[in-house]
Amino acid sequence: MAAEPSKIIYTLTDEAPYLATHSFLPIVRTFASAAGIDVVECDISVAHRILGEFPDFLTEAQRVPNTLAELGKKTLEPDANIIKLPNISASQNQLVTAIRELRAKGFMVPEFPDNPQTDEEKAIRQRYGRVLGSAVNPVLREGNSDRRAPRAVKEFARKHPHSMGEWSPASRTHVSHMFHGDFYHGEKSMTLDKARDVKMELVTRSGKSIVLKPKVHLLDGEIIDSMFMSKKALLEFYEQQIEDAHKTGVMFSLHVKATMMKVSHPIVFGHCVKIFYREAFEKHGKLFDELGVNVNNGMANLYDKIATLPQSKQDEIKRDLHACHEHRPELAMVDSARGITNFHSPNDIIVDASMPAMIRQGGKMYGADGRLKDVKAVIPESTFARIYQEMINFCKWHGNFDPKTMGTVPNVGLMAQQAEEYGSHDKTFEIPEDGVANITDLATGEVLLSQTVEAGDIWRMCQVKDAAIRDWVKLAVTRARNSGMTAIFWLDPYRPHENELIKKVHTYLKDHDTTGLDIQIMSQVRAMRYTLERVIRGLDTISVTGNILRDYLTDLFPIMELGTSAKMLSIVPLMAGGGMYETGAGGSAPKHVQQLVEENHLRWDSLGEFLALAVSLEDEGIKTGNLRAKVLAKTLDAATGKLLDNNKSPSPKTGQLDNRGSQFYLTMFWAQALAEQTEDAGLAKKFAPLAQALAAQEAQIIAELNAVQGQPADIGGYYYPDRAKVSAIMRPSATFNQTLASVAG
Ligand SMILES: NC(=O)C1=CN([C@@H]2O[C@H](COP(=O)(O)OP(=O)(O)OC[C@H]3O[C@@H](n4cnc5c(N)ncnc54)[C@H](OP(=O)(O)O)[C@@H]3O)[C@@H](O)[C@H]2O)C=CC1
Ligand SMILES: O=C(O)CCC(=O)C(=O)O
Ligand SMILES: [Mg+2]
Repeated sequence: MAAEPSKIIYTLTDEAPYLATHSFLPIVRTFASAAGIDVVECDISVAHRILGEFPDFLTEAQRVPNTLAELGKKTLEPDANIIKLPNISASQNQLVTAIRELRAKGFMVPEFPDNPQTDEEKAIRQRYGRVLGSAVNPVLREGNSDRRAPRAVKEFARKHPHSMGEWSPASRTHVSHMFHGDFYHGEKSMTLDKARDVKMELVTRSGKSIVLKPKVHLLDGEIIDSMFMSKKALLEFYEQQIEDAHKTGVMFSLHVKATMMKVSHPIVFGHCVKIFYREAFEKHGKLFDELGVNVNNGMANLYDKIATLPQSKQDEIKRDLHACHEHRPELAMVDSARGITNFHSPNDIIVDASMPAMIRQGGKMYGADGRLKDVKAVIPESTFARIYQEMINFCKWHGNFDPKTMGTVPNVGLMAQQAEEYGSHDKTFEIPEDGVANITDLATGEVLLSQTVEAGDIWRMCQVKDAAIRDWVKLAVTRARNSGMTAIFWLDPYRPHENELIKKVHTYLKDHDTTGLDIQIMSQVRAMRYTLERVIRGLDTISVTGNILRDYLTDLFPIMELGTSAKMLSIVPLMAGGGMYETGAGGSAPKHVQQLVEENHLRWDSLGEFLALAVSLEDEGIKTGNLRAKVLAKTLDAATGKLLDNNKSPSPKTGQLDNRGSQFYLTMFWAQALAEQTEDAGLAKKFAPLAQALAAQEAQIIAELNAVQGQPADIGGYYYPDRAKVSAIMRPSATFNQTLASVAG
């Protein structure tokens, strides 16, 4: 019998995972209720967050609570058990489109003020800032990150290897990054000797003080950094790289993380676009300013803004833009069929996913003619770009990785409490005037860190809390112990921030029994090389990294090993004692929605959800003594293993098994595993009829699920789809629905 009533919070997010949830939640509830577990929805989609931010613009009936803030509070409670699906970190373009959709549906939230002038517009802009970019994950990630490929998933990839593009030693593909003037080269860092309140202040050349951030509260033992990217150096760098690519005839691509680094990277992106189209911007700059064109949001913004001009003017601008291509290199495309380039919108080229996809394809990206070509991958910040070059060097020499034999690289990532760069948005500024940028103690006036900066430079302060570091070291030791794997801390002693971290790692490792463990510290490039030497020999190595490399490596290695990061187990042991279970390490796969809408086929793989749910149930069982939850967890794992063994994952091709069919098989295998287990006779009895019925109806259900494919599907919106329509689309088999419902009673 279920011991206590328990609750699992299941997030509703965006795009493909949102769609998949409509079919999966009824299944989850059917099983969880047998263990007395309530599965509670929590909507944190972009649309819902916009509505939650602007109750004052909505009618009483339209208002929704600020669910993200509530969920954030929940992560600080020891009984939190949250299943977190990937959500859109909206670029400005996406946010504006979502607002348009909501307004068209009668939710009169304010228009996005592009260029706020009045106090009212500035206040609205600031409120929208809370929805923009990576606004969910930093709020919920109150713990460090444990991401790994479960054994069954790794075994499956070994047995059924995904395709890998060929690497040639003659490949011209390479990474270009800055060698001076970027965040890496001017970084300063310190560990706080006591708790302090500080301000971020620019003292201009003329002696004027501009307070950019009036107060940041810092804790004792916290590490803070001050770093800046020089605009001059960045522009020179772009000019050289564009010229180099043109001269040497290699395709040009830019990779940033403008969604997560939502203040700095749109600026870094925009400068590249302006340099690339320099002559057109020189000629039409004044007009662009008048129109409010802001290519920090990509060329999509420019095309949107000029659409209001007379046709002849639009044609002239387009001609001038095209003329630039004559002396510029070919641009990598994100969608060559639709003519969408790398510069279209910064959310199309999110570095953690875009670089591995390129490396997996033998170091190639698509050109305008739809053909795969070698590429210059421009990643301005050198801090982490170098790891990709190291992997590229390795592939050129050793050839592509072999998923059949390669070792695995799980990650333990320092992520808690908005650690490092990913928590720096509210402390990142585009410098208005030349001067000195200081982090100053408010009580004593002592300048803790100081940088000489120029107008246009991007200056930021990063923080990482001592308790988060301590917890991260503990997690690393635990994972090394439980897995028996070598663990490498990827820390660069030449980088001031990481030098401070290294000291703490040495200190906190002493808190643990590390006898018999192989734990080492290496700079990133060496760590990459060392790990890859092991990978090709089939050896496994845990990467223990800061927040950015956590993000990069948990797409990079899974995409090589498994073909996708969607199949990762992604656990966030919350520091307050609860658990958050992320589903896979990838995003919300916008291309998948496009295919569903055009052809009613959803190729999204819910394996990440299956894996997360199993650990969530297990955790519930352990923490509350709910034995049935444990049985559900064990049988779900068995069902997931069987799903892989029987090759019942979704196919990318319309007409074949898709997400819905894969979820059907999971349900059948789970019910069968429950019927067969002997630990809990009540559960076996309850699920035996479901197991039998689904097996008997298999052919009919699959036929019903496949019959709908091939035609367009109307889900009634993109950011705010119609839930009834989505449910109908995602649950098209009446037979399956009825049989499932028969157990619920
Ligand atoms: N945890 C989070 O909340 C995260 C959110 N994001 C957000 O997700 C959005 C998209 O990001 P993007 O960089 O395009 O990366 P994605 O990981 O969403 O997509 C890249 C590709 O990975 C494959 N993929 C990802 N998940 C699955 C899955 N479950 N099943 C099958 N294939 C999958 C798809 O390849 P194919 O099309 O070839 O099948 C997809 O096109 C952005 O808005 C981003 O901000 C990104 C990362 C994490
Ligand atoms: O929050 C985001 O924008 C992306 C998160 C992400 O890519 C990750 O955690 O792997
Ligand atoms: Mg990522």
